[in-house]
Amino acid sequence: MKTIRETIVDILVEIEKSQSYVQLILKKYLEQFEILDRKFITEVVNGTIQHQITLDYYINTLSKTPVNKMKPFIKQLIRMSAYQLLFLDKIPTPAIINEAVNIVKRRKMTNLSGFVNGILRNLDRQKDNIVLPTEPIECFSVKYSMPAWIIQMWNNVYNHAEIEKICSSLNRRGKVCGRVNNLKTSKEQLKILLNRENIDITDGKFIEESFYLNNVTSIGNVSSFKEGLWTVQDESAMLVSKVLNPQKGDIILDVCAAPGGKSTHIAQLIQNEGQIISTDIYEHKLELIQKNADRLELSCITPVLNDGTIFKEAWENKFDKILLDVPCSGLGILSKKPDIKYKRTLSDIHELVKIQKKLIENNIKYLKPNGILVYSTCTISKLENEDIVEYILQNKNMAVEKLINLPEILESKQNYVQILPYLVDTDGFFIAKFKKVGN
Ligand SMILES: C[S@@+](CC[C@H](N)C(=O)[O-])C[C@H]1O[C@@H](n2cnc3c(N)ncnc32)[C@H](O)[C@@H]1O
Repeated sequence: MKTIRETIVDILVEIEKSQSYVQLILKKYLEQFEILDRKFITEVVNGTIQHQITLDYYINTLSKTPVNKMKPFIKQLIRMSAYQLLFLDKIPTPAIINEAVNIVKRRKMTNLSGFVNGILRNLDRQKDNIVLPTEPIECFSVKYSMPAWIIQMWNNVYNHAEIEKICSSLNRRGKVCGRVNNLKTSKEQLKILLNRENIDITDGKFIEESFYLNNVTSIGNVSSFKEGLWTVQDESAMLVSKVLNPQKGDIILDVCAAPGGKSTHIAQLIQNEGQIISTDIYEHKLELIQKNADRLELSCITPVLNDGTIFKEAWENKFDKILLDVPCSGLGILSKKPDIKYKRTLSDIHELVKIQKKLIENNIKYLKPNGILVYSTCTISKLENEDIVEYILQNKNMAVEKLINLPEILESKQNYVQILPYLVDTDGFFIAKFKKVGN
C-alpha cells in the first residue's frame, strides 16, 4: 500500500508527464482516500505546483545536480518535501525528511537516499539565508513563482507594489464560490439545506446570488447541487452576466459558452423567459452546457455547435445581446489552475489575440442595430483586454457603453473594468460593454 506522500509524488510525476489538467489527474487518485487525506493531497499537489519556481530556485542553490537534471520521481519528491518545509508550518521537519528518505528506499532507489536527505537537511538549515535575485523582475518571478515573461508584461502596465499584490493574491487558495439558482430556491432555504449536510456558507461580497462554501470537498455529491439548487461560479464571472443586463424576451447569443456558467446565469436573470443560443466549437463541450442547463432546469438555453469565427448568414442582425467570453490566457484564474502559468507563452497570447479579433469581427454582424456586446476574459493582459477595447472601437458601428451593476470598489474611470484578484479577493477578470450604433 502506497503512503499518502508517495501518492502525491506519483500525481506530480503524472501531471508533469501528461500535460493533462491537474484537477482531472487529482480526481482520479483522490477517490480512494478519506476526506482529510484528500484535503492534504490536494493542498500539497497544488502548493508544489503553485510555488515550483521558488522551490526550484532554493533547491538549485543547494544542490550540485540542478533540478532539471534529476530523475522525474526524485525531482518531484524533493519539490514536494521542500514545499512542506518552506510553506507549511504544521508538519515537523524530521517527519518530512524521514518520510522522503523512506519513500526513496521503498521505491528501490536506495543509492539516492543520501542525496535526498542531504538536500532537504541543507534546505532546512539554510532556508533563511538564501538570497533572492536583486533585479526586480527576476526577484518577483522567484518570490512569487511567476514566469518572468508574465511579470515583464505586467511591468509595462502596473507598478511594483501592484505586481506584488497581483502575484500574492494569485497564490492564495480561493474558497469555492457558489451561485444560488433563485428560480428554484432562496439563499436562506439553501443555507438550511447545506447546513443539514454539514456545509457552512457565507454571503458573497458583491453579487446577491453568490455565496462561499467554507468546507466542501466533493461538490458533485452534495444533494442540493445534484438537485440544481446552485452551481459553482466565481463572483467576477457572475459580474459579466450582470453587466450584460439581459431582459425577459431577449434573444441572446453566448458565443464561447461551454461549460455554460454564464449562459445559465443569464437564463436565471431573465427568469428562463427568452432565448439563449449557447455555442461552442467543441461538440463534447456542448454536452456540458446541456447537462448544466438540465440540472438547473433552465429550458431557454439551446446549445449549438458553432465556430464563432465563421460567418453564418442566418444569424445576421438577429440578436439583442451577445456575450463574447473569449478563449484567453487565463492568468486571472491561476489560484484555481496554477499550472497554466508554466504552459503559456507570450506567443500563445499573440495567437489568442488573433482568435479574439476574429470572434469580434464576425459576431458584431449578428447584433441587431442598438444591440449590446459584452466582451470578457479571465485574464490580466493588456493585449487581450485594453488593446481589444481599442480594436472594437475602430469599428465605426460600435460605441462603448457605461458599465452598470458594478460594486463600488470596482467602479473605474474607464469604460471597462479590469478586476485585479486582490481588489475583492476574486478571480481576475476583464469586462467591457459596447452598443452597435449603426448597421
Ligand atoms: C472562457 S471559456 C468560456 C466559459 C463560459 N463562457 C462559461 O462561463 O462557462 C472559452 C470557450 O470558448 C470556446 N471556443 C474556443 N474557440 C471558439 C470558437 N472559435 N468558437 C466558439 N467557441 C470557441 C472554448 O471551447 C471554451 O469552451
